[in-house]
Amino acid sequence: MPDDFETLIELKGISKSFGSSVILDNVDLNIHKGQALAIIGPSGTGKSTILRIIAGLLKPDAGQVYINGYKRKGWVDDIRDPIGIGMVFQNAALFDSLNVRENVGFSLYQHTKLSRKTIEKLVDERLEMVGLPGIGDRFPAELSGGMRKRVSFARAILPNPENPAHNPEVILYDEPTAGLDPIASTVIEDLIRDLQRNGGANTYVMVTHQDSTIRRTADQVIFLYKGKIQWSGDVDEAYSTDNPIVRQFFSGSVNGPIQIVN
Ligand SMILES: Nc1ncnc2c1ncn2[C@@H]1O[C@H](COP(=O)(O)OP(=O)(O)OP(=O)(O)O)[C@@H](O)[C@H]1O
Repeated sequence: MPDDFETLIELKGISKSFGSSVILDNVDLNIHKGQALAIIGPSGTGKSTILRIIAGLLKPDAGQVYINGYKRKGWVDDIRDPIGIGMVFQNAALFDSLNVRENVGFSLYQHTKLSRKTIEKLVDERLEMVGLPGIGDRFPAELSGGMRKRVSFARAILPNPENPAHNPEVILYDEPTAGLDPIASTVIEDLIRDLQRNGGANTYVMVTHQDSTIRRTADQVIFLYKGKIQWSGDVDEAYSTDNPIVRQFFSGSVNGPIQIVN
């Protein structure tokens, strides 16, 4: 990664424990503008925990988070980040009682004085960007799993004209293809790259276990295990490295340095 890349998010010395389990142990991580980064590693190693810390949903026990060079002070309900960070959750997390348009526009309806018409226009533009034009009046129960995922993408990339500093600049994807069949996964993977190209979600961090999603949506990879970043590099190198932890992970072997948790 060249030195002159613009850093949007910097984690410095981040540690997090739950009870007596140390999940993240003094982790440093930089996310650069335009970067497509995948965080991989065995189940339960803290990948989602890192995403939640970046999103400001979880406070680390130690360390600092810098967003566009500013040290984050408030947490959860009191975040004043200088750029927006959108999150796509593992399950689409849509409200069943709201239609698609109301789901996607939820934060603007709740937190801005924008007119209904303005919000509907913004929402419809985003629905178009995720390949779902004209479905704003439908309800989540009427959609396939892949469509619900795409609706949640539209929600994550929704801009806020009342406060452009909150326009999503970095998107955090938590296992966006989990539970989808291979073809539906391809649709989502293509969409992630399309959104990167057309400016919907130019910079992103992806947590995934799925091989096709790693290969098709990541440029760089970090491998997390035992609270530490054990390996990082370009996606092609991830599949050719001699690192025994990474090798074992991709081979699926039960023999190797990764301890098996039953
Ligand atoms: N709020 C919480 N309270 C207690 N333990 C938690 C909490 N959140 C996460 N954990 C634990 O921390 C560990 C890391 O969880 P996390 O979800 O970050 O892992 P992960 O690498 O994303 O796993 P997976 O690949 O299975 O999704 C797990 O053992 C989990 O049970």
